[in-house]
Amino acid sequence: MVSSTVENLVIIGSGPAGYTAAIYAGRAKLKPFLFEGLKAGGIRGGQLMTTTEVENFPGFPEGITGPDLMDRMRAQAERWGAQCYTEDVVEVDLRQRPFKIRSTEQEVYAHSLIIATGATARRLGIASEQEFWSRGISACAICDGATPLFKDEELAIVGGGDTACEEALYLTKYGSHIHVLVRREEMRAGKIMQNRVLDHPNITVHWNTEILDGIAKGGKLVGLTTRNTQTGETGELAVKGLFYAIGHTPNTELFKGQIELDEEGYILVKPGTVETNVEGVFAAGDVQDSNYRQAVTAAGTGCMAALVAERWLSHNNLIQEDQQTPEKEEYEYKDESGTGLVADTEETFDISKTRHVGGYALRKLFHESDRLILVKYVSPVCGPCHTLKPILNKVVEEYDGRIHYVEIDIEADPEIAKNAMVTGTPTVQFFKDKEIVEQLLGVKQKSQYRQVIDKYVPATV
Ligand SMILES: Cc1cc2nc3c(=O)[nH]c(=O)nc-3n(C[C@H](O)[C@H](O)[C@H](O)COP(=O)(O)OP(=O)(O)OC[C@H]3O[C@@H](n4cnc5c(N)ncnc54)[C@H](O)[C@@H]3O)c2cc1C
Repeated sequence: MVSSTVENLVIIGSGPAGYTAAIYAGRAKLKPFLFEGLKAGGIRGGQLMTTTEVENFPGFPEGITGPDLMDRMRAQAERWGAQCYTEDVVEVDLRQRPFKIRSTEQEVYAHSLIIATGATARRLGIASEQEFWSRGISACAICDGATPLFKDEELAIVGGGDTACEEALYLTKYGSHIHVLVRREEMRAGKIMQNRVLDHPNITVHWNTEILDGIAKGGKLVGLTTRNTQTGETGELAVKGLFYAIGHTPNTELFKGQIELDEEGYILVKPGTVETNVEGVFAAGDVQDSNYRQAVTAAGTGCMAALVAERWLSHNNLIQEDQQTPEKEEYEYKDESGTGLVADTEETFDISKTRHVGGYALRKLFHESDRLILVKYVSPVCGPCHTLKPILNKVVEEYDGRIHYVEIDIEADPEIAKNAMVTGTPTVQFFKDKEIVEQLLGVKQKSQYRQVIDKYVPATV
């Protein structure tokens, strides 16, 4: 789809930087057009979707979960007129004006651009990574740690920074013992975090240790081969899960050759500003900050970017009146944090309804439904589950009355998740006539869910 209008401002990225820029630009009536991202460079909501408690974002004295904070930022941006699209940008052309921005679904033109694409978790690249990705190896302990695969098992996490420490502590809720593998003989993590890890009875830190590969048995990850970086001595560690926490790479691939980057790939901005070397293009958040990398600094630079974008558009007489946001009146925030699931019971279950929750409903539908059944497995603090929610809700709505849809919280129904061999959240399984017919792991585009459904559900006339 190609838009014939020229947007005032396109924002790429939906972490704290992107949403804050959208809030400010929305309030300035620029009607910002926001590409939130789907898979490239993280997920909608950015890095905080993969964490539990955020204790240092101002305004939340008791703390707030990362996904909840990001849902609130999104709601605030939408309230002020931001147009949010959960799509990846795949190409930009900054050599022409207005700028051209192409996503997986559409092409838009814009007078100004804010790049807030953040940073992505690095992978080790070991040989067995491909085989066990999302089935034993994960880059998000917070998303996948609660799955039955890891319950009461010994687990490993690689990395020596704050993320590795935070995730090691989180994993102690699920694994029987956690091994932290650190390449050097010291950690980069802050002292308080380090001490919490070092003092924990269920965590062992292995210094000077690197991973060579995974060990497989019966199609499952059962251990790791390791090497001591000082002595070269090799060894084995029996673990059923491996989690990566080894840092980030700035998401700037799209802009290479068009915008000035530093040697690590971060966008170069003029000191103390968010201005890039291309007029009308601004950069905010972790994509231009290898130093502070915090939600509040990302939000701060997102605010700066929106303010200077507005000034720049105004100075150049580029603000399009018909692209402006109409006045908003009242607003009420609907808290959709956590899974928010209320399970069906014998009293409340009604097979004529499309949507259901919990193990009781799944068992009943499994035996009695003549429709295609979609089962979505989620866990309470999994960020990608938040991302998937509006995507799948929309699809389910389209097939209302023709499918059955069940949401399973794997913490509330661990036995069901175990029997269904769920290895990570979110997972969507499709059942027809008591058989599993397809499975989609992670967050996919609406079209991919539709494609599967259309194979089993006759089209309406
Ligand atoms: C586990 C963890 C815990 C953390 N805890 C804290 C904490 O407690 N407090 C704190 O202040 N900070 C914390 N941080 C750091 C904080 O999350 C980051 O500093 C912050 O999220 C950076 O925000 P950002 O907006 O720059 O980018 P990100 O959050 O990285 O978001 C980038 C966005 O860009 C999108 N994107 C990328 N490429 C494309 C593309 N091609 N098309 C469309 N969209 C794209 C992604 O989908 C994503 O939405 C934590 C980080 C991690 C990983």
